[in-house]
Amino acid sequence: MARARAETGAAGPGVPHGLMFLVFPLLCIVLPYSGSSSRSHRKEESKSALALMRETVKENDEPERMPPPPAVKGQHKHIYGSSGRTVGFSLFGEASRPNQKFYEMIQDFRETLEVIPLSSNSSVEPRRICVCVRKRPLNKQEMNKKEIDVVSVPGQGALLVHEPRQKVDLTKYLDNQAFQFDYSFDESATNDLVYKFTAKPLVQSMFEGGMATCFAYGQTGSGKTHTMGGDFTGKQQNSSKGIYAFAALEVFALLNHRRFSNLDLSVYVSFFEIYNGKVYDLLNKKAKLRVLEDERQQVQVVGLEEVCVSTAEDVVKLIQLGSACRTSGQTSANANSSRSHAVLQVVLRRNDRATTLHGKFSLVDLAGNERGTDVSSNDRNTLVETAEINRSLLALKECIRSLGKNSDHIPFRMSTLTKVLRDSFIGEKSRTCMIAMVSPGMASCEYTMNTLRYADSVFDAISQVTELEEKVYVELRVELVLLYRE
Ligand SMILES: Nc1ncnc2c1ncn2[C@@H]1O[C@H](COP(=O)(O)OP(=O)(O)OP(=O)(O)O)[C@@H](O)[C@H]1O
Repeated sequence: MARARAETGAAGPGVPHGLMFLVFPLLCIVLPYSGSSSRSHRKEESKSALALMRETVKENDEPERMPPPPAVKGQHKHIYGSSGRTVGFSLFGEASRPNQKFYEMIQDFRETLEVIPLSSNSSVEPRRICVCVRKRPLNKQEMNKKEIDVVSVPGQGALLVHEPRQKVDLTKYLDNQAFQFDYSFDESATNDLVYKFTAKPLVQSMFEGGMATCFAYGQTGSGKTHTMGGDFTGKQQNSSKGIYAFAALEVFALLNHRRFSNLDLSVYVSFFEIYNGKVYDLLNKKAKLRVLEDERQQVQVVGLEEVCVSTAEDVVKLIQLGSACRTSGQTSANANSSRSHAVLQVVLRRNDRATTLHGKFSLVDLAGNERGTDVSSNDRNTLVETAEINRSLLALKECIRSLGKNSDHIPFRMSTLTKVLRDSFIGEKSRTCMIAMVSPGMASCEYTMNTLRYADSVFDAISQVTELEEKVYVELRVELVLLYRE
């Protein structure tokens, strides 16, 4: 429901700009009256993406304009199209990129976007379930291939994918799809900034006796490990600059805070991975562990090493130790691809109560979600891995959706991942944040859309869409289909 789409084309005739004029005002007229008082704040926000889209479509109906030079230092020269008009710029001596026309269309589109980026001064709203999206910059390899960036982040939780398309008559057009989440981070966002809006609010909740989880979800190479484990310089990872380490710093800051110092808490860390449905201890030479459930449905990872830590530096050392152990393989997308889910758990225990559990924060770097469609391998092992990854990601989505709906039934038994995270999906004090990572390149467009659809379905379930709103949206969709047919 948090999605809208519009097409913008290279040429006026045959491109349904006019139709979008009819549909988007319709959306904007009807939406304010649907669900009125019960409409959630999140749905109000989603209108901003629709409004943005409407404005953009209007702008794109204007005659083609000459794009401004890109903000690149150095000498530029104009590239002339067959009509003789200036159609683009490139660095001096550089040939035009393979998808020049789409590149120009996207640049034109972006010129019309009003961008309101998140800053460290923006306020953070505490949420029980938060769904965000982060776009990474084009990497060196993609730049060398002159890949075009098909993702725009106008801010305020909105993100647009400009899907390049071609009609049967070879007319090129963009299928622009808008998504709305709680927060959207563009390629300039630092791990620090992402942390502030995602995991940071969850750290406090574990001191208040809650179970918190933060997931990094996305295609291989989209930036999950970069975000959770820390920046890479070449192959070297700086473990003190990721969400794991920032969360650890916060834990020790709060431990000494007067509000919580009387709780007499100790901090423990465990780090394990789930590969092919089996749990391996990353802090104990990858010992294979059993997951058992007792008669009270309490799930235990038997023999999991839990290290008592007294500083954030201790945690960083454990992260380095565990990260070096992770199961890595080779996919077509990322040489250091991780095929396992890595789970770092920071646990608070009461010293005065026989080390009973007080709060827990699970930070999860999920395996690449593209595995279900990675057809570059015929290997049996890879196919088994793929099936297991798909199963656990589906289970995860269902568990978060159940949590969002306050459902009595949480389908945690569907996978090992959700089994070991069971206590994160139950109880009033559970908090969850999902960060969907996307790669910006045109070649990743299909995977990017898959990631966004997954995140969107989680976001949808927690946005409390009323039945009336649902009905209005369905009617609008029918209207849209009819308009396109005319
Ligand atoms: N926001 C970012 N800014 C700069 N570089 C980034 C960013 N996100 C990712 N990268 C770079 O992209 C590459 C791939 O990132 P990373 O290993 O984190 O991907 P991943 O999603 O964890 O992939 P996999 O599932 O295969 O482990 C790394 O070299 C990383 O430094």
